[in-house]
Amino acid sequence: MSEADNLVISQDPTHPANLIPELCRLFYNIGWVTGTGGGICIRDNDKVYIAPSGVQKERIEPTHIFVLPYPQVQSPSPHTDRVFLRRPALDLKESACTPLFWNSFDLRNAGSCIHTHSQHAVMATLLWKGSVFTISHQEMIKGVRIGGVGKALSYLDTLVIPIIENTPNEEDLKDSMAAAMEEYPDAAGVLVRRHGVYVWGLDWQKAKTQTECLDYLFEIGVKMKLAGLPTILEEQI
Ligand SMILES: CSC[C@@H](O)[C@@H](O)C(=O)COP(=O)(O)O
Ligand SMILES: [Zn+2]
Repeated sequence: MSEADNLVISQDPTHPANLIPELCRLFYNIGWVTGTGGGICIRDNDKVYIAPSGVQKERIEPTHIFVLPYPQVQSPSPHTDRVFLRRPALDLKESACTPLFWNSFDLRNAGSCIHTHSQHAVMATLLWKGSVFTISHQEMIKGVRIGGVGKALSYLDTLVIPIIENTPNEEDLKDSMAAAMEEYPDAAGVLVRRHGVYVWGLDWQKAKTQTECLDYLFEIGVKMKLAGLPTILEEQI
């Protein structure tokens, strides 16, 4: 065992290296991270904890977790080497979502970011053919924060989530995700057409509950649209 392994070995169940495997198992069971897709990262001040790429996300162990310093010496672009504080002993690569997770830290000061391949998110991107998903007058809107990290939205706010187009390689979504975050500073996440969604929060708890609220809103929005119901009500109720 190397000294760096102490960064991921802890008896504390709330240590990020213990939380990521536990949360990935939960997310697997609700269809968010099946088939190796999706994931979650946690930033604890100056350290970022990231899962490996291309593995069954529900079988990750704490010793599989990568630890990176935040900020990086130079901002990690999708195609340059990153600095690591700790790498797993196994021949693993860090998640391809790393540059996307980094957007949430750099642009929103997030403490955690979740990526799901939920079919509710994917269906929302198919039924909302433009550049945004919108829904109003739903109680669960109140569980979403302005920009993902600010005040909670009100029941009377219309939820707007930008949709970007997918790319063959996950890391190539970095710039279009950043552009959507700049264009929609109040959005708590970014949908990726035919792929899934990225949602962030100030900490893992808020990222998780916001992803749950958004997933609920994508699901009910899809069902409403398929039932021919309007998802935006003009009148104040
Ligand atoms: C079914 S493979 C999906 C991946 O290419 C990607 O979309 C993804 O979300 C997970 O990337 P990963 O590098 O395994 O963390
Ligand atoms: Zn993905």
